[in-house]
Amino acid sequence: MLAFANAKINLGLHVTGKRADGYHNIETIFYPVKIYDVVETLDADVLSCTIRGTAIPGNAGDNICLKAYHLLKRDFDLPPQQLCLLKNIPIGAGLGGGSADAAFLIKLLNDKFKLSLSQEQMENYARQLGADCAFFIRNEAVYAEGKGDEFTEISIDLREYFLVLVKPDVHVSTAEAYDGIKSTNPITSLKDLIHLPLSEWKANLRNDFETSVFLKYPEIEVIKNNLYQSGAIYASMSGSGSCVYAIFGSAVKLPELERTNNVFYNV
Ligand SMILES: C[C@](O)(CO)[C@H](O)COP(=O)(O)OP(=O)(O)OC[C@H]1O[C@@H](n2ccc(N)nc2=O)[C@H](O)[C@@H]1O
Ligand SMILES: Nc1ncnc2c1ncn2[C@@H]1O[C@H](COP(=O)(O)OP(=O)(O)OP(=O)(O)O)[C@@H](O)[C@H]1O
Repeated sequence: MLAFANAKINLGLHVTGKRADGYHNIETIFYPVKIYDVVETLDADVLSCTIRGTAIPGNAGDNICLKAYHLLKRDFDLPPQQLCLLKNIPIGAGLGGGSADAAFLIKLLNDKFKLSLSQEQMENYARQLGADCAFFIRNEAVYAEGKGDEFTEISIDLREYFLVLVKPDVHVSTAEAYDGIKSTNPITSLKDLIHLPLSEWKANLRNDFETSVFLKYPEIEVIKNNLYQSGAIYASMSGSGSCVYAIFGSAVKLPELERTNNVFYNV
């Protein structure tokens, strides 16, 4: 059984305070985008995890897919599986790729072994693997608060626009990015700001990670500025970076950005 695990972008991101558990409270809008990893689970004699495609830094035994399998195995009598991952979503990019793999594997195991888990139960498992992970269970645009894993449905549809992702050759660690941040107290909640016309997002939506991440990696800000010069209606870093996305009114080609970055069109 296999699944196509998609990435996400953050439409606005406010870091609103530090929590007693060391995490931060945030508010953001998660929006799914069309760039995919492939996650497969096959019957096997022993548990393993095979990774192809983009190399994942660190130890293969630490892959979040194995963590997701072990989490369910604690509560269910799962037989050994060969977990196969074709990695395509850029890593250290703020696109939630690892979280997506884990969430989609939870959904696959639930279907394959008829575990009868509800969406809420699967979200509760996913929450234990990472703040971004639970979003990918429902995988529809949501307003998120708390650690980024408490959701309110939101109606937002960007399908009439042309979305572009630009991934520079920079890996931003999420933990480091949170370390470098100053919490803010937004006057207006993103829940309201997101309903402004798209033409007003540039002046009103912000990602609180941009200030500190742009200071450390000025090339990311250069990309954002270049996207606006190329006609983007709205452009922003996603999550803790390093990826920058842009929303255009119609199809574009960005050869200058392609020279030094990975550019994904119509995501
Ligand atoms: C930046 C975002 O991508 C925005 O969607 C997410 O908040 C990050 O979520 P994630 O990658 O799933 O994060 P986790 O794997 O849970 O946590 C990695 C590290 O980021 C920090 N972290 C993460 C989420 C959060 N709300 N506050 C935090 O302070 C913590 O130091 C944590 O040890
Ligand atoms: N299946 C996986 N895919 C990607 N990274 C993984 C995976 N399993 C474990 N990791 C570890 O997680 C780290 C970053 O994961 P990921 O790509 O989700 O982060 P990101 O792009 O910063 O996204 P976000 O911070 O929005 O979750 C990697 O450096 C890697 O060591």
